[in-house]
Amino acid sequence: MLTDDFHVFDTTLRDGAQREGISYSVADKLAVARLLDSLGVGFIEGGWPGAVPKDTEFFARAAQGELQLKHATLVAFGSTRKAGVAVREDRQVQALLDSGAPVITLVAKSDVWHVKRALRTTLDENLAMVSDTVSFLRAAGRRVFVDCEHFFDGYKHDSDYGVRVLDAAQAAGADVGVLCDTNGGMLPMGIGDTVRAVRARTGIRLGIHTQDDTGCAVANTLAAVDAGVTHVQGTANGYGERAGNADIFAVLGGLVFKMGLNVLPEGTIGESMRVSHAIAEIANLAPDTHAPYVGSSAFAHKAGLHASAIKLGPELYNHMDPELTGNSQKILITEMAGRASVELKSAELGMDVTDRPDVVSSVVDRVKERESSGWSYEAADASFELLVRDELHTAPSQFRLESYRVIIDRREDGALVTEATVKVHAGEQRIITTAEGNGPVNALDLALRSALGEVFPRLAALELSDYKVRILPGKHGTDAITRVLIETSDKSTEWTTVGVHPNIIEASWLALEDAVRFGLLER
Ligand SMILES: CC(=O)SCCNC(=O)CCNC(=O)[C@H](O)C(C)(C)COP(=O)(O)OP(=O)(O)OC[C@H]1O[C@@H](n2cnc3c(N)ncnc32)[C@H](O)[C@@H]1OP(=O)(O)O
Ligand SMILES: CC(=O)C(=O)O
Repeated sequence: MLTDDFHVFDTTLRDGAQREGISYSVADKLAVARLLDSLGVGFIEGGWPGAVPKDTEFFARAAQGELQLKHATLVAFGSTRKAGVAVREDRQVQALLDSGAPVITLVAKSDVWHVKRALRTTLDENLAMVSDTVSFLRAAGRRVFVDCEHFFDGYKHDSDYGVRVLDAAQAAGADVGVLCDTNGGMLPMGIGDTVRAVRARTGIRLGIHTQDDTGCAVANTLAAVDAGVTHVQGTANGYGERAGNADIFAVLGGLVFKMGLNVLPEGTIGESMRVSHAIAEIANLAPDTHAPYVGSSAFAHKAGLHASAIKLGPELYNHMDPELTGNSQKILITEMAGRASVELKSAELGMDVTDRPDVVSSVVDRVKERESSGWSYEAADASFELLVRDELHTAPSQFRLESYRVIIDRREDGALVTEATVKVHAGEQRIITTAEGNGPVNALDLALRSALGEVFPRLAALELSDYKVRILPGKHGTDAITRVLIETSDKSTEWTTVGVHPNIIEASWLALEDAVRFGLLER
């Protein structure tokens, strides 16, 4: 059941778009709004119509039916009327009405410094700007929320003035007075104290809007809820001006799982990870793999000691069930792995090694020994699976390399011709093939597939989809070594393999050989 009338207010499309590097098209904004709606937030602030042309178009297209929201109400953002201008004459306020949005958020100055130095007007005129604009919009049938800019700094400069702004907003018909930590300089203790003090002095519903300049935006938001606010603002993945805003996924995780507040419709919080990653894609930013609740590493365990406890109960090292936000637990196999890590990872990959302590021990030893010379299984599950299967003797012998040769012919006219020859044994056959490619790895890949294609027809479906090289510094007195990661897909699944060697061609071959071996496994 929903916690009565708690507001989850998302401003990804307004304050989130103020992040350096983000520039949404109108189609992007519509797509982000649909994603946020599927998360079940109550309000989506779509932008500032009349100030930003794309935002004006966004609201127009939403009003024409391009945005059918199931859960959320659309909100337009703008400022109070200008000082010395009648509200009816203020084109920016008119644009808010023209947007058709049923809810308007007005940004208002609530810090005497800002009124005097930024607006360059009187304290009374600023109060009139708030009440005139709220009354005007209310008379036109809109709900109004008032974002009190710099509220917390303002409270230090003059603890009465911000409360007068809130009272003016309420008297004119605003529903919510949002206390904004606009400069993001607050810490949770100060937020809690101020919210409690202000609650005792005003009757309007209070909200919170925090920026992350001290790295405390989420904590500040939760502290404000603890102190009594019932309206929280945040943005997807914490996008926003400067260091960003409160990350809505972390705020929701805190409210729902830690504070027991059912602020979303039944089941929608399980969409968190999907929505977070999809919005990152649209913003053209890589998802933060370490983001709380929704990062792909948020429940990844590397340390052997952690894995040994997780084997007995996942709750011993997970603060919650990862699946509740659509995430999953991962066990990482590295030099820090122990026996439990190998058992859990093998189980994750569908191999039961619990009654094979000998295999577990030798896998642990091989992983540690290989990792010390540059191998890394952390991102190469397929190579790890082959290693375990080799120890279990459950990997079929599909083919055996006799030799390969790669020739790169750089001609006088600049043309480069790369040719690879492989000699392999498959069953009773010895097969020799040569292929040209656009580089040595491509030529080797083509030659190997052409050699094995007739024996293993399913090879035709395999595609080498990514190839990453990392040069690792050598140990004292030795050359650098190369680590190659190859990602392969067969249209239904993808897998990653690793190869390590001082010679880049051999490192590539080792990763390629594992990629093909894994692709030919019966799974
Ligand atoms: C804390 C926040 O994040 S609030 C959101 C801020 N977002 C944005 O600014 C993005 C969109 N902004 C814009 O497109 C432009 O800045 C506009 C269209 C709003 C205004 O542009 P311009 O008219 O060229 O003015 P400019 O940005 O230089 O200055 C803002 C004006 O609004 C006034 N103003 C600032 N805050 C307020 C307010 N809360 N209420 C009324 N007027 C305000 C300023 O005093 C200044 O007035 P002036 O023109 O008389 O000096
Ligand atoms: C309104 C807003 O974005 C702020 O005060 O930070």
